[in-house]
Amino acid sequence: MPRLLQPTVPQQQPEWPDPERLDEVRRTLEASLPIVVPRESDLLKRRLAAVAEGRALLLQGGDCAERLHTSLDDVERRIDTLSRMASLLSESFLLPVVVVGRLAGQYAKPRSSAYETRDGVTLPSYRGDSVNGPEFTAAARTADPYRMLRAHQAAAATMNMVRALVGHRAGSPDTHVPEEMFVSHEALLLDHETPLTRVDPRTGRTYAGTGHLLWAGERTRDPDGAHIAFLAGVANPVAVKLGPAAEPDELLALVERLDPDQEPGRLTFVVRMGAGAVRERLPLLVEKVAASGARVGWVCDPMHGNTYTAPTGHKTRAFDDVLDEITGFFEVHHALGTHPGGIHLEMTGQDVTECVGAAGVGHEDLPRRYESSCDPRLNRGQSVELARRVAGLAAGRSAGAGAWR
Ligand SMILES: O=C[C@H](O)[C@H](O)COP(=O)(O)O
Ligand SMILES: C=C(OP(=O)(O)O)C(=O)O
Ligand SMILES: [Mn+2]
Repeated sequence: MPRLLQPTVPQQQPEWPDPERLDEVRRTLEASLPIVVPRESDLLKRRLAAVAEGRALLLQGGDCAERLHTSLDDVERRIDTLSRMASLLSESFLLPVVVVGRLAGQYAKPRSSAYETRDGVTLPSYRGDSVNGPEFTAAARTADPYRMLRAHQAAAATMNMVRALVGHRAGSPDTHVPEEMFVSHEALLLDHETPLTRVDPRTGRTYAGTGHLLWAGERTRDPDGAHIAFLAGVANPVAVKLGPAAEPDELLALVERLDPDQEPGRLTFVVRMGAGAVRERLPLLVEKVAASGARVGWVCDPMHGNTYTAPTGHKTRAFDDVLDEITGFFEVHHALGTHPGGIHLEMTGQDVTECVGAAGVGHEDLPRRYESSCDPRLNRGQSVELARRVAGLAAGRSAGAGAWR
């Protein structure tokens, strides 16, 4: 018997309690200005084409979950930190570095579990500030569609600061600012993303208006799912996260859906397999995609495959695991003669204590300044140290197979 086609139920969406409020919010978003315009997304696509073709590196980074309330200091420090890292990478690899923030839109989170239980009380999980609040109360954890309006305002205000700071020597004289910077986030919350798509009157093509680069996460990358259908319908550059279970056929299906014209810069694969799996799992994926003729970018997210719970109960990641996954990623590409296109990090410019193993942070320090509402970020010192260590990998570039260590 033929399988009946079912309408696709999108993964990882909140349960909005009030459909009328949701409709009102969607209409308000439809009538709002977008955060970015198509011309900028097209420019980023050209920059990412250089990444896919081995002529540039991508440095993508920022919070796991941005908060609705943020300070100018926070935005400045994160731009400054990304900029310092970009300089280190650019100087050592002798390649331009494309800087993309997880910024001005990273307000929605996929979760492993829809519910969280503490001391016998069960509540919906925190799904990012555009859905609910992280406080463990029934009121905070109830999804509220009005939060999407607040997230849109916060994104607009953050983007305004990015535009004010980047490319101008604003702020203190020794502040590092990149010449150009783009913004990105996971296109998770379809009730937010869909009303903010816009048709470019120049070309008639539809663009996401919430960010330059949007990605589908490891939990929402089903080639037949609603998130991939959404990304297939927009002309922005797009990315897909790939965990250790990703199979070559799934990647080929993603290429078919998202990049049927095999346009360099359109599709980036963000590999997040964990330090223990990347050397074994990545080669076949890269080989099969290359053999298909697709010209995608390959980027390493060394954070999401290396998360563990510390004795203090905090989610954390060890600097050495992060560096080891990046090293493995470079080794694989070096052995295959393909381009390790860059890194995707959860990081901040603040001196938080969320990841361990560099900048003097150990497990015992985690309670001191753990501020992330979701996953642990590299702090400023750890981020710059990581860039320095990755820059060191450039020295092995032409020295033969295995020389990335
Ligand atoms: O940032 C990504 C996800 O939201 C996060 O890794 C999932 O974490 P969880 O396993 O705590 O839900
Ligand atoms: C949810 C995330 O990643 P992944 O989909 O790779 O788990 C993330 O980048 O915060
Ligand atoms: Mn995360």
